[in-house]
Amino acid sequence: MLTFLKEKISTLVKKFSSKSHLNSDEIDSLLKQIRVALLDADLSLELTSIFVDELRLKIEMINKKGVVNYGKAICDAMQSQIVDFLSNDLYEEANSENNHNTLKRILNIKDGLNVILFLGLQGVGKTTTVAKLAILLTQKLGKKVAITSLDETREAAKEQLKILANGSAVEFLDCKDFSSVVSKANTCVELARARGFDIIIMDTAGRTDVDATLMSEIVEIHNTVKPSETIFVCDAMLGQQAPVIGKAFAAAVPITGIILTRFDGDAKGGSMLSMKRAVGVPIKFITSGEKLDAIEIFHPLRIASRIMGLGDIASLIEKAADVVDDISEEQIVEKMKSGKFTLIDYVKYMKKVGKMGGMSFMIGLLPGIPKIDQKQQQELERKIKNQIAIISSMTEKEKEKPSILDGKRKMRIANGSGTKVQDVNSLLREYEAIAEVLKQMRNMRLGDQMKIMKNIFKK
Ligand SMILES: Nc1nc2c(ncn2[C@@H]2O[C@H](COP(=O)(O)OP(=O)(O)OP(=O)(O)O)[C@@H](O)[C@H]2O)c(=O)[nH]1
Repeated sequence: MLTFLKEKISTLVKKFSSKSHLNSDEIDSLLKQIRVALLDADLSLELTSIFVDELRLKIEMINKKGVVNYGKAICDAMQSQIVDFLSNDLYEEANSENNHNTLKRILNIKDGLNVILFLGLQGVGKTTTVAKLAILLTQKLGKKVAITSLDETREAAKEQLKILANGSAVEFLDCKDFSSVVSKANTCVELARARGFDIIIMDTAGRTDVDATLMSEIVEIHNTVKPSETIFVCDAMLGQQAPVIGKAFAAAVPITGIILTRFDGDAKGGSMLSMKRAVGVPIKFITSGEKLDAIEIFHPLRIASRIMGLGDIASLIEKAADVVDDISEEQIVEKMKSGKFTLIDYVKYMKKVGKMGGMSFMIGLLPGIPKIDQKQQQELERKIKNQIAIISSMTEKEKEKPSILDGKRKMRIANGSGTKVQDVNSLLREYEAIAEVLKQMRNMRLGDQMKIMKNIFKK
């Protein structure tokens, strides 16, 4: 989803940040081009003007203060303006703590029963997202989570939730109360409390449009269950409609957060940029696919980095930790940072790449990598398959200590994997380059890690 914005914004900022100073005509020209890019990305005229005016103030401040590295200051101003549009205080620490604490904090999880109410229009991915979030909370926080449906108009919605919960640690609560939706909501909460659940996520009926019946039902449910979190689920593909619908829901009930779905689609980014300013609450999660693990915390700084073409190493490391199931998140981050990321870890990581949404998704997280076409992606995937075959043909000792690989061993490995000695050498070169970077990244701040990765992938 970020491709459109990334292509426009990163090119523009790169062009202007190479200057040693911008005079007022050049500032006007930069801002004019940013305005066009934002409007093209489906940001409303009003929000585009606010964005550009605030950015102008930031750039004028840089000119007034005078800075040593002017280009970097312009780049930082743009990044900070994007973050300002996406973020609030909630996220200030989100880049420096682990997902466990961030999750608890952004969903305001307390002891006792936490009630999370989901709202949104029909077909935006609400029901699937209820299940995704519930599974995430059981896996990451170890909480006892129940889900339930308050959609009395569609029996299928209940069945859908039941099926989604099946096979996970999440329980579908079937609350037998047929008097009214509001009474049923209350019965569900009481049942969840009596059964000792930590969290109940309640799905409400979606409608094709914001109508009075929908709103009054939601207001009544909200007043009855008094949720600790009221989440508005919105489809990123709705473009300029997204903030309009969000505002309508926020006028009826106090929304506390937004989940943006279909982040994997080709929406241009305007919906994402608008939500915080239009609805008054931040995006807390994004979903990027139909699979139940396709949900992640929305990190404004990381997203801004991706738009600026700086990549998102932190998300990449977290993804790697998520998919390498026999190594914990802490262990893999430690291995990467200490440079002890061996060929064994590398192959485990590569074998799971498919789970991460494929190579193109991974590459989107990496800094300085231009978008690749389908042919290049297939070529890359073929290369990774070869690399996995090569590593699988090594002995455990060779995987632990690749420096012992002499010509004879390399020939044996090439024959065993159906590749050539050049392929073995090329894998070792790449592995050594990555291991070196990871060693250098030790104790570095995220921004510096990104710079290093950027240089490596430029080579
Ligand atoms: N590509 C993609 N598809 C998604 C995503 N989230 C949900 N979907 C799909 O969107 C379709 C609709 O999802 P639902 O969860 O049924 O939507 P809903 O808002 O609950 O719809 P109603 O129950 O009709 O109100 C399903 O096919 C989902 O698998 C996403 O992030 N990306």
